[in-house]
Amino acid sequence: MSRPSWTPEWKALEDLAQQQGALHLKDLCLDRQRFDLFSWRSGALFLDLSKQRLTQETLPALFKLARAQKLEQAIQALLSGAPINTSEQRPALHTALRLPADAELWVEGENVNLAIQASLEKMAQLVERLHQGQWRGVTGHPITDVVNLGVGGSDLGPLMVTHALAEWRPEDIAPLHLHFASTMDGSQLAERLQLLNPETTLFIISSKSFSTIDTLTNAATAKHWLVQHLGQEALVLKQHFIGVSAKAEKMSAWGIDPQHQLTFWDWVGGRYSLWSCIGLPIALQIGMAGFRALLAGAHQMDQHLAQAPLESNLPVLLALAGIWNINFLGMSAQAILPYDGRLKYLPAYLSQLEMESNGKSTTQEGELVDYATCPILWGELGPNAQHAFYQLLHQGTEAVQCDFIAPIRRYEQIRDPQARHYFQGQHRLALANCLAQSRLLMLGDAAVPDQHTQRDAHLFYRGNQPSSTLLLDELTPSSLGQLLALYEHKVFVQASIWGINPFDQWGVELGKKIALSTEQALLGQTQMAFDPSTEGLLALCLSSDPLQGTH
Ligand SMILES: O=P(O)(O)OC[C@H]1O[C@H](O)[C@H](O)[C@@H](O)[C@@H]1O
Repeated sequence: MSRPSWTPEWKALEDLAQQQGALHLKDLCLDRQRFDLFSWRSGALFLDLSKQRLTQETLPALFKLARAQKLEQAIQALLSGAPINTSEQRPALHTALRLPADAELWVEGENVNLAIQASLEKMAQLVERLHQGQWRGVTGHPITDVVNLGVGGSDLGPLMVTHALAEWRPEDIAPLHLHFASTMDGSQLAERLQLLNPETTLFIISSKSFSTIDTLTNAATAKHWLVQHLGQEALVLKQHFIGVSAKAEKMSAWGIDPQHQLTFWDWVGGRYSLWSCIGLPIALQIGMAGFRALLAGAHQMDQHLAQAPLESNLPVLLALAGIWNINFLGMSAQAILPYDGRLKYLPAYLSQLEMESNGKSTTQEGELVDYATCPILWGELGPNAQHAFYQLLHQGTEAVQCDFIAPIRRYEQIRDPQARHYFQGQHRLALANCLAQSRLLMLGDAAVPDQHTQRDAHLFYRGNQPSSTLLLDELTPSSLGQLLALYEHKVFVQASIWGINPFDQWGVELGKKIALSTEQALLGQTQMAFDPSTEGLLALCLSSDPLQGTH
């Protein structure tokens, strides 16, 4: 495939950007048709791109680029299980994880859905035992607390969804509290262990590779804590650990009972794995029925991706708006701004999904790109960010594209009418702020005509910051599944247009290797020469290391 930047379609978009670059959003939105022209619905999601700097010429030109880059064929290859992760010679089959139970997907002579459904079944059995209070620790007490030890994709997805859907916890299950510890320095684990009772605590060691040092170090500390309090190492291993990984032999070598191992496959990328048994904490939080509803929501979006024409295909539209901003309007930053506290961890999750997938600078053919790829993506709950970094969005020097995300309806399940009244009032306030902020970013101080009487420069809001608004009818397992699959596919569409592989992450590997030799130096076990900066810092750490000499 030719580089996108060498195609006539790219050149046409550059010309368009030259002609339209000076257009301000406040002028574009004089067109009363704009909202109808630039908004679409799929299932429970409503996407509004009318605050993007798009015109009726821009979108068709972007669709031409997408077709020139063979986007429709790429989507087909993704969904059919073709080996599109070329640097690791395998498919990226996260979409298979959410197929209906009776669907078939044949990859290399095997219906992969059989193994997927069997894995879900084993997961359901473990969930059932814990929900019924039948899983007991070595002293015979039922498990009440489950700690997920994992990092990256083995932490961020389950953490985010578990938090987002906490209200969907079934009422008729034994009390079960979920906790997450990821950081290698042990700070989260240390804080948790102080509050937990070893007799009633179970750990999930969640690691696709089962070789990630962060997770294995936390697991070793957790095992030591349990054995110190409970003795009986063999029983502790059996009764207090579940392993979730693509490497069964490594789980067995660590000591996890095969009955308590959940396995998945190399063709599930870490950051795409919450749909697999890596999602065990989610199923523990919302039950298997809730977990299956999440999968079904994602599948609905997969079908939309496969079937909707590019012109009304939500992931494609979201991706193309981003391509326009990044490659033709020169924006290199993107903010994720949910207006719902339940989506607190969504920005961190999307940071991994987008930046680890598309933070690449070589094409699938091994050539250096001569165009920008993934922007720097960060975010925070919108209402809190208004009191923190929105100043830069409004009056800083950076052009930033923003995604505003909110449910339309909330708190309907609160039975007490007075409490419902207060909470729904709070949600209304959040929605009002969401709509007001995107409007102000679009229009600048033209949003408030009186402001024009103020001529002081420091009061000037330039506006023209583009944003997408994503409204969910309400936040449910199904709508969250749709939202997350939307972003997964947006990332895939952008990667397809840029000609890069979104499913590997070689840039992370060297950092892991180099950390090992640095740790050897901190242990005083290497004569290896470092650069002067690192040597200076190592010497400082070594001179005050309380563990020195005890290793
Ligand atoms: O699940 P694991 O094998 O432990 O991997 C955990 C994480 O670490 C790696 O370094 C990758 O960058 C992530 O994509 C991955 O999700």
